[in-house]
Amino acid sequence: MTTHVKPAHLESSTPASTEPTSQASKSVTRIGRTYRFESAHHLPLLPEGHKCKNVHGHNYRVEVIVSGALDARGFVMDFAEIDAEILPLIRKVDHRLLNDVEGLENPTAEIIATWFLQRITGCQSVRVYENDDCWAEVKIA
Ligand SMILES: Nc1nc2c(c(=O)[nH]1)N=C([C@H](O)[C@H](O)COP(=O)(O)OP(=O)(O)OP(=O)(O)O)CN2
Repeated sequence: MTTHVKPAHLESSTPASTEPTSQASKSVTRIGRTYRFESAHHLPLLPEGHKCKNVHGHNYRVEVIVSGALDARGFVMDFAEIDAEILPLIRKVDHRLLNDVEGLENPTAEIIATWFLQRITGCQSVRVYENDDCWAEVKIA
């Protein structure tokens, strides 16, 4: 006669719990929103002959992430509140020569991401896409 012995890791005296785990209480909630703008720029610190030293344009995409505890509404932040902070910034850069905007005299994707991060309350990270393939991200350490 064959005796089947359950492997120790499958032995359990209590049924699987459907209660939240303690890991859930340690979790962080992040929300994000994406914005777009179109601008021209040139990168003055690049050497002569580099194509990006010349004025050219990009259809930029900005992804903003905010994190925090949930409030009484179950929100980290209302998406409309994020809009209220970011849309004025988007208006400052949309259809502009970015080099003319204060703080963006050398408007690399990295510096544009930092420019947004420094101006948004509670913002954890910003990712700026120059196109579908190239992006820079800056995060609060
Ligand atoms: N680390 C970074 N590298 C580069 C940046 C930057 O911001 N951070 N920026 C540029 C230029 O803006 C350049 O225009 C980007 O060039 P490219 O990636 O080639 O994008 P294009 O839109 O010009 O794409 P094409 O396929 O060449 O038309 C360079 N490097």
